[in-house]
Amino acid sequence: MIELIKSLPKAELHLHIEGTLEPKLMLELAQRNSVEIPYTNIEDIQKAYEFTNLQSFLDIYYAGASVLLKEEDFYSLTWEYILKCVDNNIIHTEIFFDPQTHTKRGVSFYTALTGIKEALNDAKKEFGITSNIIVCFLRHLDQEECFKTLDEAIEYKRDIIGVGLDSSELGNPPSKFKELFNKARKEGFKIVAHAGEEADVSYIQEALDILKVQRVDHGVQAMHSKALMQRLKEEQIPLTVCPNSNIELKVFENYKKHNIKELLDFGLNVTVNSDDPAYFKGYLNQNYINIYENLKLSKEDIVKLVKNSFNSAFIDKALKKEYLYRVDEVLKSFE
Ligand code: HPA
Ligand SMILES: [Zn+2]
Repeated sequence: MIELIKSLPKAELHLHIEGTLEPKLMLELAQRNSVEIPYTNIEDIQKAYEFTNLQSFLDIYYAGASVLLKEEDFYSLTWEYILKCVDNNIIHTEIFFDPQTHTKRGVSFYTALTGIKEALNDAKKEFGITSNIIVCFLRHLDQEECFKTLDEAIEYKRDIIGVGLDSSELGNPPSKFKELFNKARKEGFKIVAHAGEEADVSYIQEALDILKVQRVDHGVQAMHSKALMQRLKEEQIPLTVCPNSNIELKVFENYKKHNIKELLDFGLNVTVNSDDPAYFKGYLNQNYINIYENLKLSKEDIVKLVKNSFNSAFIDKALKKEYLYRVDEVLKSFE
């Protein structure tokens, strides 16, 4: 089964590119760019990756991103992730990036976007990997500030498929960004938002009703409302669940307590993703393997999760069909 998990082509729909910064590249970029970081070696960095909740992770994650200054840094970051995609059989990826993490340090939206985009273009040329870029707003900031970021996203709309909402969830509900997302929708962006990672079901309801999201990022708290579960099932709203992240950030005590199998069995459109794999002990395959080993997932469960990833991607029907065909071909070869 593990061989099958590794061999199946997959789409990844919840991946923060800044969260793929491996300790080795962090040290190299810190040196190259003369940025001071509180670590001198890889072991120091790994020791710092012990989190108690989302905020304890975000503090370290934003500090790590401070080494990214130039276009080529964003290129290196993204290219390293693409090599992981090759390893993990990810043939389509939808990448979040947080412009405000960089613009507040004097690194322009254009610099970050160009480095990421160039690497994604090369990924298509070299490996045939397709991708989309989603700009995320930092929800701990004011809506007013986010409007500036949205205006930049509009300027580079050709390269950006959608907008999302991330960072500190508790105390920053989706309703805080109603007007921002109204404008983004009018501009034709696809809409997603992190909701129900740590915060209660009302955040998921607001994401659906006020921001009008097409996918919910995380969403694992939905299980606390039967009515919401029913709605998510009826409307087949995709949830981009990130098992390793949920364990590392103590959303669930351990893998055996994770609820992804319950969500799946209830009939929700669940997908598996790696969120910030350099910080959460593993890329996409490891997320699948961890839930497979701890939650008694069947082969049918794994296939459903993989097919959901393509069905929930922001790609056209023809490409979806081609990718699902590729999944079936691999399944046949395992019979
Ligand atoms: O899991 C996350 N939640 C919120 N913000 C984030 N930014 C990176 N990862 C996350
Ligand atoms: Zn996330």
